[in-house]
Parts: sequence; C-alpha cells; structure tokens
Amino acid sequence: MSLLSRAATPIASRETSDLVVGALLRTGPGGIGTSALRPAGGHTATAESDTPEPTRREPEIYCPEALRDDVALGDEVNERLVAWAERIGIYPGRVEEVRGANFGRLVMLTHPDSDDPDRLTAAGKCALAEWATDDHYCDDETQGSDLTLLGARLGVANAVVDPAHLPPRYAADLERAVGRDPVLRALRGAFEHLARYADIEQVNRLRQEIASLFVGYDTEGSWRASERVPPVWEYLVNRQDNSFLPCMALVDVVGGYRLPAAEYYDPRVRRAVSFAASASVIVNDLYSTAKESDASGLVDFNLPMVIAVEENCSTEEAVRRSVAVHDDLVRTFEAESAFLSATGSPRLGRFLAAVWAWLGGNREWHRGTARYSGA
Ligand SMILES: CC(C)=CCC/C(C)=C(\C)COP(=O)(O)OP(=O)(O)O
Repeated sequence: MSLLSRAATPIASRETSDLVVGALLRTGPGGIGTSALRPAGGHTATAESDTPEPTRREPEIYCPEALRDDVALGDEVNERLVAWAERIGIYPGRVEEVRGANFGRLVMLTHPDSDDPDRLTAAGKCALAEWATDDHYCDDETQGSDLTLLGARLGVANAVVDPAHLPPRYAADLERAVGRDPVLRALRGAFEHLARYADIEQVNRLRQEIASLFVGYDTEGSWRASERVPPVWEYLVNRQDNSFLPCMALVDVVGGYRLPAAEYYDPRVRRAVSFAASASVIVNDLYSTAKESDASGLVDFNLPMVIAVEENCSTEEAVRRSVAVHDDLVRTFEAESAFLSATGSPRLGRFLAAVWAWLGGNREWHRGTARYSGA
C-alpha cells in the first residue's frame, strides 16, 4: 500500500486467516494466482546462467486499452511532479522512487483528451497528494504513519481540502500545522493548481470525493488496528470510496468542459461511475498484490486476500475470482454507460467515454510503473 517499504501488522482474525495469510505471504512476485495470469514479458534465460528469470505475469482482465501513449508528454509532466514533490517536501529522500512511480505517465495515459502539460500536472498533483496522504499517514511507518494518529491527521487534512474557518487565533494554529506538514501543503497546493482549470462546482465535487477517500483510509486503518479481515462485501464497499474516483472525477476538468452537478450526481450516472471506480482499484489490487506481501512477511488488504480468507480458497483461485469481480464491474459500467450516453446529453457521453479511457490508461500505467514492478 505504500510507495515505499513499510512495516505493518500482520492481519489474521478468523480461524482460516493464519493459513490463508500465510499462503499469501509465501507467494512472491509473479507467484500468486499463476494460472489466472498470463505471461506479459515472456520467459527468458540469461547468457550467464541457465536459471530462467522469473516470468513477468499480469492478470488477464477485461479492460480497454489505453488510447494514447505519449512518452515525452508523460516524462514532461512527471518531471514537473517530481520537482513539485521535492519542493513541497513529500517523500523526503525518496525522489527517485517518486520519479520511478511515474505519476506523470499515469495522467498522460488516463487523460488522452488533453495534451496540455499544465492541466495534466494539476491533475497529477491531486493524485500525488492523495497518494502521499495514504503513504505518509496510513501505510508507511518509515514516512511517519501511525495508526493511532490516523483519524486525527485525516481530520486536519480534510480541513485543508475543504477549508476550515476558525477564529483568527486558532486559524493561525491551523496555518502553522499546515506549514509543518508536507502532506497538508501538498493537498493545498494541488487544489490551488487545480483551481486554474476547475470551477467551484468541480472543486467542490473533488472535495466530496476526497472526503470519502479519507473515510476509506480510516476504515482500512480500523481493520488494521483491530487485526480484522473484513468480509468481501465490506471490503468492496470500502474500496469504492478508497479508489481512484477522485482522479476520475477530474476527467472533464482536464478535458476543458464541465459535466453539471445534475448529471454528475444523477443516481444512474453515480452508479455506473462507482462501478468503474471499484474496477479501477481492483486493478491496483491485482497488480500490487506481490508488493503488498513483502519479503519481511507483512501483508496488506487486497481483494484476492479477503476472498481467500472468506471463501477458504487458494490464492490462485482468489485471484481468478477477483478477476471475475473486476470484469463484471467493467461490463456493467460499459453497458450502463452505453445506455446513459445514448439517452443523455453529449456532455454526459463525453464524460463517460473519458471514464472508459481512464480505465484503459490506469491499467496501462499499472503494467509498467516501478511502484509495483520494482523495475
Ligand atoms: C490517486 C489516489 C486517489 C490515490 C489514493 C488512494 C490509493 C492509494 C489507491 C486507490 C491505491 O490503493 P492502495 O492504497 O492499495 O495503493 P498502493 O497499492 O499501495 O499503491
């Protein structure tokens, strides 16, 4: 769950948990669910050794392809994001890891309807600030995360995202807290940059999505603190909030138009986009599972893990079932958004097409980022 190596508490709460979590821990990169995975990079043996390199595998999922891959644009945005991260102070001393994660590539791939580096950088800063909140507050003890402080920190972070209005004396205290904490500065800075392109309705929309994201972070912290593996339904409820929805919510901002609130919050649109959001983050679960079971035997939550625990099945089978959940979500989004596009406004059609494109770019980024491959 973090960009960086971290220490977390092993989780096991049900009778089967030790067994299943143990099985998950024994699986290394490329090891989990191999029969549900397909080779992506081929199988090679080096000249120096007859030992074959581990085959890189990736989940065979139902997902659109990325609509563009402009490496130069992605690099340009990435360098701007890395420079900003350094300036603002997130991930201190880990600049190369931030560069390798290549969040610039993520926004280039997921927003193919803009080639404006500044717009893309604004969206990238939002994503990076949201990720930094997760890593620094929730997942990475080497970056100061502390479960006992999580709720309080997220409360202050939310007061930066949705600015708190305090009596002057206390407002100064809040400002000092922001000055001390790079995560808070990143969240504020990202919103400032975004305001060049987002109107007040779009800014408020993002605030709301981030509030839900923070609830998701808190929920995961509670599972971890209580060493409780949630049932699958509860995991999926949380993963809808703790998802890439805040990124997807910006597709119109980056595209240079606005989907009005009446359409964005239409329950039928909300439902379709929520399916896409859940699918986007199950992709993350599928690609980051190996990273989340690190060599020191630590494990984090992901869909294959909670399915394996609840359904008492092998990790291979749990990956297969997770892929099936993912594919159902994508197909449902595809069908419902096709209907909504056919019957709704041209803007809605454009927005839903952009969410579809976002899914394709998201998977492409997960395929290559050093955040998950360690490349
Ligand atoms: C960009 C964005 C909304 C990120 C915040 C939420 C987040 C970190 C994810 C949705 C990814 O999930 P996870 O916490 O599992 O992340 P890692 O796999 O550790 O990168």
